[in-house]
Amino acid sequence: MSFIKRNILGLVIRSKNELVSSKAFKRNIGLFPISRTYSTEGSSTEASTVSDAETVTTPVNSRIVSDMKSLKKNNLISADIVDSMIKAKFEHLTPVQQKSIIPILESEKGLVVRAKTGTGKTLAFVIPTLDAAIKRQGPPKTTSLIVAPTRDLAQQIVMEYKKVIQFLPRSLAKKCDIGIIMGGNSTKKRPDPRNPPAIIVATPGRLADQIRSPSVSHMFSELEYRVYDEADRILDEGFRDEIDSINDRLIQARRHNKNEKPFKSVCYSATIANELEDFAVSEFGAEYEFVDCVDKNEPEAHENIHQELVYTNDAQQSFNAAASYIVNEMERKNFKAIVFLPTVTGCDWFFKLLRECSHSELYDSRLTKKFGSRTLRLNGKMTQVARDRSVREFRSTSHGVLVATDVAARGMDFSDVTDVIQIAPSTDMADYVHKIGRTARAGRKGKATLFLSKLEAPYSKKLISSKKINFANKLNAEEVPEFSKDILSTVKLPMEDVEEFANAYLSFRAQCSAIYKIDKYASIKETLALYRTLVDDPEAKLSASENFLKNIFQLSRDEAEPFFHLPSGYRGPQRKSFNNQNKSSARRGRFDSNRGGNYQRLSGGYGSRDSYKKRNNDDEYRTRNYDDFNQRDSFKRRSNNDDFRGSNKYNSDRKNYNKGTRDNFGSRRRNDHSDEDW
Ligand SMILES: Nc1ncnc2c1ncn2[C@@H]1O[C@H](COP(=O)(O)OP(=O)(O)OP(=O)(O)O)[C@@H](O)[C@H]1O
Repeated sequence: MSFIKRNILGLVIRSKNELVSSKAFKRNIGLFPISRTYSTEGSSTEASTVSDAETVTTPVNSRIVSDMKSLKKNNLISADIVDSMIKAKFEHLTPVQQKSIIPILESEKGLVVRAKTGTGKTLAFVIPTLDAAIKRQGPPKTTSLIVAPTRDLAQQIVMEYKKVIQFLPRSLAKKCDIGIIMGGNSTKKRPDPRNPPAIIVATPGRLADQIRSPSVSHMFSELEYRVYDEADRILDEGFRDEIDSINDRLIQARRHNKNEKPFKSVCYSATIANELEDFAVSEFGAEYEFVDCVDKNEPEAHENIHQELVYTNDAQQSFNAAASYIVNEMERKNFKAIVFLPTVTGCDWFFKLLRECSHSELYDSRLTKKFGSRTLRLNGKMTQVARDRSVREFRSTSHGVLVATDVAARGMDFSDVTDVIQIAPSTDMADYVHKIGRTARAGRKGKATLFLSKLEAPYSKKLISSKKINFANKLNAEEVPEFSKDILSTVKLPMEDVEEFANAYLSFRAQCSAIYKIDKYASIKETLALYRTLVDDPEAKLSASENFLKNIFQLSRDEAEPFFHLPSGYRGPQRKSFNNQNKSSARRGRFDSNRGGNYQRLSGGYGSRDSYKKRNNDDEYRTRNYDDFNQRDSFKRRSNNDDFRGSNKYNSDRKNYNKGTRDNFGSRRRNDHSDEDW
């Protein structure tokens, strides 16, 4: 990956030695193996401790701390913090904590840290930022700003801080006040600029909004740490404008206070994308440090996850097989699973389907019936209160299913999740790694199952080639009895749920077709077959707006007729023949001249980019929401609601859509994007 090559001036620590054998793991008490090779007292010759000596230009041993107590011994971190960590049962440091805490404390440059999911990246920044809060002299000021992509993750980070703060002496705990800036939070809960909290955890959209106020930006005039958690998500195109405006305000605030000391910037993620590299170079300069806890030859996905791929004949069989699998697994007492679905309405529909299953006479075991009440959902369209309730309940159960959209893909830490189930591709391949990372956390093992229709096979091929994903098993749904219950035909949901889901799913498939070069007509056919089963009508047709048919699928009247109820007077795009491949340049021309129209398309044909952005200002996490491609009215209705705005990942969709569509048209073939982006 170019990222690694371009950072040879920075600190590159590879992880071979950190991946302690299972024998060594057993020797260590506690959740995580402690690397004995790295020691602050050890020799300073790094060659034996680093797998790729060529890339190391900075001695590393002196910058690795072996355990919690040695943090205290060397007076690196306040003894009170270390004692509190131990009382909070964080008795040992995980490898990413061992490797990144000293660089964070000492580095003058920016720092990028990559470590696998569930390996303790949060505490790696909690420790030094708490230390800064405690050591600060003078009137209260915000010393650390943590930015996370979702509200749920922001709240979880606050909880992780509190786990440690609760054991601090009261006088010090007072200095570690934590504020939160995010959508869905009442005004009362916002930090008071007259008495700024030492640490602020924020989501980008709401922070960008609030920091425009001089009183809010003034809180950051003595900032010491700016941390981006899930940095590659935060720095992708979807959040870029917000992040740029936050950066400007932070820098202005410091200047205003004539504060010459720059704040430190730390970026954490389990996956690294090009945007992160560009950002790091532009913000920190070419010599920023890269603490890499993933060997360059190994996949970013955690090795404790047993990954399976299930191929189905079509979308209908994917949903059926997944539901059937879940219903069977419900019999297992400790089964705790997260099921990821594309689109908010998809999440709602599948959630209701599973709940109905547990009431159905087909499944009469006591465990299965009980499971109905433990089937939860999490998506960006729910109210904050409902979201919090789902997170709380899923956290406390040892047996249950959480049906979620991408909003739960990153950072969320639920203990003892045994299974992650994904139906259909993710539009961003890095999300696959994060989603499966909701299991096998903190040294545990877990299983991830991906259900794909054969048509979606290009996605799994990309995962294997670009993300080095290693599926332990590739199964054919038809050959596995566990996947064979015909749930979609048995359990029926109200028409409106099905309609909404089918519309959104169609939009999602359109996007996947563009990104992974999946045949879009076959894709429509699959969606139609699914829809017909759900509504129990072999003649049923899908509904779509003219804009959708014409601009997204580019269907002529004849092509659209078998699948859709056509809008009256629909004539299709103006071209001679859709199938004439030689006309690609003509199509490209039309696409280019029509570029502004993409924004309209993706927002459901509703308004220009600017007005869309304005409406979308409150975004805390624009989860991919394909639900509104062709529903102007419902968009209007829901855009008045904070939670809906908070659920749209509009810019990223736009980017993916544009990239994919350009690719379909044969132009701009991924020149400026590595495979990682796909
Ligand atoms: N030193 C430690 N000792 C014991 N448990 C720890 C330690 N550090 C972290 N943990 C626990 O490990 C779990 C995973 O940590 P965390 O959520 O920080 O992972 P992460 O690397 O940020 O994962 P992701 O990439 O998914 O965001 C949490 O429950 C956390 O409390």
